[in-house]
Amino acid sequence: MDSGTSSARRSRSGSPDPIASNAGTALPYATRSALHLKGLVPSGVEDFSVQEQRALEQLNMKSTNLEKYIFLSWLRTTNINLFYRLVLHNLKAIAPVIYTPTVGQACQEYSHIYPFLAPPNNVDGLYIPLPEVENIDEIIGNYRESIKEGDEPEITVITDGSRILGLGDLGMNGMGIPVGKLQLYVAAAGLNPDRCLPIVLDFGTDTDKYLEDPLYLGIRQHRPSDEAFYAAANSVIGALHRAFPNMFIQFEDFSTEHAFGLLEHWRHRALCFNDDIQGTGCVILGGFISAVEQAGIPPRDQRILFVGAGSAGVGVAKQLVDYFVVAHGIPENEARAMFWMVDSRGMITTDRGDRLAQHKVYFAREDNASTQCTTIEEAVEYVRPTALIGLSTIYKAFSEKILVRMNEINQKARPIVFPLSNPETKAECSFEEAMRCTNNRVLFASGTAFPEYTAPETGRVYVPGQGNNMYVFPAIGLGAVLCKPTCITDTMIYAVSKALAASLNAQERADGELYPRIERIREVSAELAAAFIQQAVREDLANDRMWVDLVKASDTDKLVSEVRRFMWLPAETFEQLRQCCPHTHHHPVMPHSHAEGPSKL
Ligand SMILES: O=C([O-])CC(=O)C(=O)O
Ligand SMILES: [Mg+2]
Repeated sequence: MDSGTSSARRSRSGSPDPIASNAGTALPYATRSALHLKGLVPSGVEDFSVQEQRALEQLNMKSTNLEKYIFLSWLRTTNINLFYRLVLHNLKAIAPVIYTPTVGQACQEYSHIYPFLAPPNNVDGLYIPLPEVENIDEIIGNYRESIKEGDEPEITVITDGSRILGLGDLGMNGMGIPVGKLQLYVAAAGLNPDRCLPIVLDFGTDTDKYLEDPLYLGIRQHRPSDEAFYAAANSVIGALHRAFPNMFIQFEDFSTEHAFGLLEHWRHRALCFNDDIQGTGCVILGGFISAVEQAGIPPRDQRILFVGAGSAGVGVAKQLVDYFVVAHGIPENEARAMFWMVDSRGMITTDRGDRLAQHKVYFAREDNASTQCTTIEEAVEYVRPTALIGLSTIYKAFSEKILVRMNEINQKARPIVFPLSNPETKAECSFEEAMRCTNNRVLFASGTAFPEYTAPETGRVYVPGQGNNMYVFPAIGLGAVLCKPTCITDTMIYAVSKALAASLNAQERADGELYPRIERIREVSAELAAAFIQQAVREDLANDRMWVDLVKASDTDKLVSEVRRFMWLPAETFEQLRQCCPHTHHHPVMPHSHAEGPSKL
């Protein structure tokens, strides 16, 4: 390490020395001298674990989740190594703060809690205003200048903020979502934080509250026409793809029609994936496979009622149809007939009198012309569902009355209830309600995190399944970054769902859980990423020789352990931090195509 001059404290482009800024009070005296930091740090020299204890204390002093979120954002932009140590060691407690549900509130307040980042040293992603799209190459060039050499982004999460969770159009404030999702990529699957790029397309908002908010940080105009939207979005994505051809692109929280439109346009042109359509579908299918296995009736006797027919609802339902076709050999038309959908106008039928949006046509029913159901209650009586799935963003849409009926209708089988809307203020019902109304018989998964439920009769504690895409998008991204497939196919996503259902351990199965415990997420992500890579190789679409050879060797355990070796981990000790740049080191350190080997400082 060249430490003879004070400029050693600064790296290229004037950014602070990553060792000094990530070590802080852990810097030994000799290094303080060498870096000209003597007297600039308190005299105590401590381990990272002690720093972590202090950070946790400060986190716990915050009385609201939003304050915790603000504290954690500050920590992340100040000392990324400590931030990820804290996150990884307390994932169960921290995931709901950096991600759903708190991230929803953080987005609503984004312009009010923006952390005063100082570019170019401190850049948290790209903000691309509509009038600047014509200068996209300059913007990408500026980004390149702000990052360290070799830190080309390998993954981006991109939104236009038009449909943030179930909260609607938040405009530029939606940036909190790409930022939050990418933190999960790092925590859950070991993507390298310096190679993650959050992007917001700041194309205006149709929410007057933000246009009128004096602190709003986005452009103050209404959203463009569809035509102008696609022209601008495609021009940005095209430029990104030209600049970073191997970068995995995750589309996130676009309004329904645009989500489908962008995916359709790009899925065979670039390495991309829509988290709300494909990711949500994948994770729900994983939990649903487990639920169908535990329900106690033959799979083909399932009758599935969906409430909500947006991009996520239809995406999920299609994946469930494929599952019945592929895994249970049910012909597609019969599998499709196991599904009913309700939207804001009632049951979706071919003859209810309105022109159906294109994506709903596939599920339009013809069998109930005489009894057009307009409410969920009526649909429950008509369908007598074994499974009730909500992607409606309607708070408490699954009333106690409906839940009690689900229990009565399903005396032979365990009822499946999945209130998947996000965040909690949009959830169709809570875990506690579902448990109480079904005598604890429900097979449950929700989109948002609910607390555990203690049955008053027995004192037994039940853990709710969180059918949140955080179980799958990090693994899909990791698998894609490693094996570099030409594109992402539905069959690769399906392989991940199957792997998710298979990842439950004996204890989790015995406890009737539908998803693995969040504490095991890295282990599970490695298994899922390996399943993704295997499928990509089977389809002859993987372009990284090393992973192709590994799959062809047919040793799944070896493949999983190789995936684990490529996961980024924060440094545990000062010595580790010194040996490897914190932003590029993997354990054990080895050169590979996914990220360069350790860069010695
Ligand atoms: O972010 C989440 O928790 C799930 C998600 O993608 C959404 O609701 O749009
Ligand atoms: Mg989303």
